[in-house]
Amino acid sequence: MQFDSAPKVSTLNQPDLIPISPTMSAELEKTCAQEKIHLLGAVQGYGFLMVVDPASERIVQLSSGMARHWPGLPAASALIGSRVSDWIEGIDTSAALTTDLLPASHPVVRSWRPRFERTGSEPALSMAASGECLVHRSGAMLVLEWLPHAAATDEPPGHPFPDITAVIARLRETNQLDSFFAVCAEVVQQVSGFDRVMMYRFLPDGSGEVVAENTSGECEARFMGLRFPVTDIPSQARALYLANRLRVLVDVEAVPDTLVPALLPDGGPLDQSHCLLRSMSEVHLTYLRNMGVRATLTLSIVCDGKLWGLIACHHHAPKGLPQLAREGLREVCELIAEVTGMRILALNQIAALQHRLEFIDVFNRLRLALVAGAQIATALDDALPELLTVFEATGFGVRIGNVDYVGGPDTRGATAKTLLDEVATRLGPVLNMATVTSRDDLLVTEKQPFRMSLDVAGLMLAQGPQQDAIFCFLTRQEVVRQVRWGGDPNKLLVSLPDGTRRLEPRSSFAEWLESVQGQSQPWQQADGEALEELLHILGDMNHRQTSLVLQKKLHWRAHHDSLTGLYNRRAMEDEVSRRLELGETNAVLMLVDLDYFKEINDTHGHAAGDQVLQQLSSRLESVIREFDLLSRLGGDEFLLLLQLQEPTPDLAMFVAERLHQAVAPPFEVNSVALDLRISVGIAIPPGHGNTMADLLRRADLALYQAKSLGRSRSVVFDPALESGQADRYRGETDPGTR
Ligand SMILES: Nc1nc2c(ncn2[C@@H]2O[C@H](COP(=O)(O)OP(=O)(O)OP(=O)(O)O)[C@@H](O)[C@H]2O)c(=O)[nH]1
Repeated sequence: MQFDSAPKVSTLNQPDLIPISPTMSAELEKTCAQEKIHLLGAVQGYGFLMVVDPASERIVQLSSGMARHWPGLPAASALIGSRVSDWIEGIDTSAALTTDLLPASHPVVRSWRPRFERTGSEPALSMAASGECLVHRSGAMLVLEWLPHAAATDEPPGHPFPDITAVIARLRETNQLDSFFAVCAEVVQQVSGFDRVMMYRFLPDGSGEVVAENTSGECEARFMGLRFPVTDIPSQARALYLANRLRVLVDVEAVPDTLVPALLPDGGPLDQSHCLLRSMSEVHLTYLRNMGVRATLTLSIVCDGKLWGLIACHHHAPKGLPQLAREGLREVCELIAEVTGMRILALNQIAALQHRLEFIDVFNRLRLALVAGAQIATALDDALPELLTVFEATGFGVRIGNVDYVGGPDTRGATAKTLLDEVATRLGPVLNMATVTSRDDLLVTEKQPFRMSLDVAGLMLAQGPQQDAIFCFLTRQEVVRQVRWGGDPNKLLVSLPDGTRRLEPRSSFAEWLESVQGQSQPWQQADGEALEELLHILGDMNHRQTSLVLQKKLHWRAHHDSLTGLYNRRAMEDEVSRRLELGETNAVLMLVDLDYFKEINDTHGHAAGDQVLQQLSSRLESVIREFDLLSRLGGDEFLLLLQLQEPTPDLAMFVAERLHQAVAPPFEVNSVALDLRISVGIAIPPGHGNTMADLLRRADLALYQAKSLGRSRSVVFDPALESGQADRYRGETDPGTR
């Protein structure tokens, strides 16, 4: 196939190449990224374009090569300002130029064609006679582009239209990302007929990696697995690729046409983001030339609204979209890119889900252990191997409440406190939400980042929200990697004839090995989310465990006497009442009181008195059995509930005697031997009462009787005691007379 009129071929000066320093490079690359590639005003000459102001219906701009396609056309100045319908057929209906009907995102096909009769030219000889007119909106303007059906291509006409169902079926047939990429490249190569088709994925740092390559004929695959630096596709190009998902460069060597006049009536340049005829920047053309490429077709792969990568098709000879346009293949290519994007998203989600399930599994086991009451440090020790595996980490640590825990090979050689104090210096400001930060280049940026292992190159840190001083971290060791670049990515500076300098794309794309040191495997977003979740689990469990301990403490305090650790009055009353209500009356209640205890206090001091009470409680405890109850009601008064099969007074007295015997040996307090005795009042249910209150009152009367009879004895309640003597007892003011 030939152009209607042969385009000019550019000649490249042999510039002086000067190696540049990294700082210079960064500066120039920034400049490069600022080049407004959608405003260059350059149009690929295999077609032509016309810009129309829909308000006035007048032509405001043309591509300079229009006359090549439309013989006999007067000078551009003759057309500028004239009505578009005077020159273009099919556009004379009033609705034709309504911009609202056009999508802003891509061009649509119209059947508009030049009025050849106006110039007397021969339509049959012109590509425009049978070309396709594509229309889109650019700001307030309409852009009309005419693309030839067959141009600048070495392929025979009638490229077979692919069976789209079969194409989609092939894309569906694999569930592994790598093999899916291979199928994509193969399918697009067959559909497009380009020599070489590459799937190119953007990495987080903006560089790209060829993840699949498919070639035809003698063309040899040579880019698979190679990396391309971020500057090969600068940020503004990536933004454009996201907006316009299909680009075609028919011939790298064709000198582009310009726009006439250069600017629109409002003084601004034409935004060519969606122009199919948009030509590329000179730097990009040189890049392609250096790669040995003559024509390109590039499709954007968008996942989740973000530019994931590209399908880049290269051809050794001029090759264009027009053929594709006529056959509907343009839509097919776009559809493939769309399906590819969705499939990658789905496969990524499946992979992420599988990884997530691994995290959930490990976390659940940890949570179960903690819920079952394991200490945080113990549970973490058990879970550590699994945690390190699932996070692909070599060190882990957490500070939570008063727990400091570290584990894993990286943390050997320093105490948990030292390491956590060190990590804590890297905590960020306290926010309302948990935050996660990560680094994978510590050995590049810091000489010796940690006192832990010297190989630690990666750190991920999750810290709790608000004032909770809790955080946890993961570490990864350095992994020295070989990166295979497609050519030396260090750019060269070119001195231009006008004295300015610019970055010159590299001339060789042969594999160039770089050894990357001082870095760990990069952290993924999923790692951060999981670490945050782990911190939350540990924080939550720690909170629960501490409040459980506190609760238990409070409960114990409410039911026990703090001096002796025995049940207190309230707990004893509740328990005795409960047992009586259950009908458990095979028991006796004994009220025990030390004789002349006041003297001990007075003579030896209150602290000594306390020790006596503690020793007494132990001695009483030694007599009772496990199902009996012992409590301290207060002062030197103890209450016992003893379970007896047949609670007769004799049996009760027999048991009480054992209490006396237990108290008989001297008490030793501060190396002083003290002889002490007790008095015991006994009440036996149900005869002496069915309630705690009745029984206690009657045991109290019996105790009073024991005291009255000279102390150091036991008395079982007798109804005769209940006749005003109780009142006398209550009225006593001198305890010594009890
Ligand atoms: N060390 C100590 N003394 C206490 C405590 N609670 C009460 N007391 C004292 O225990 C003594 C109890 O005395 P009483 O039982 O009334 O009289 P007593 O001297 O034992 O005389 P009798 O019981 O009639 O033999 C009082 O002096 C109280 O101040 C305590 O927790 N520790």
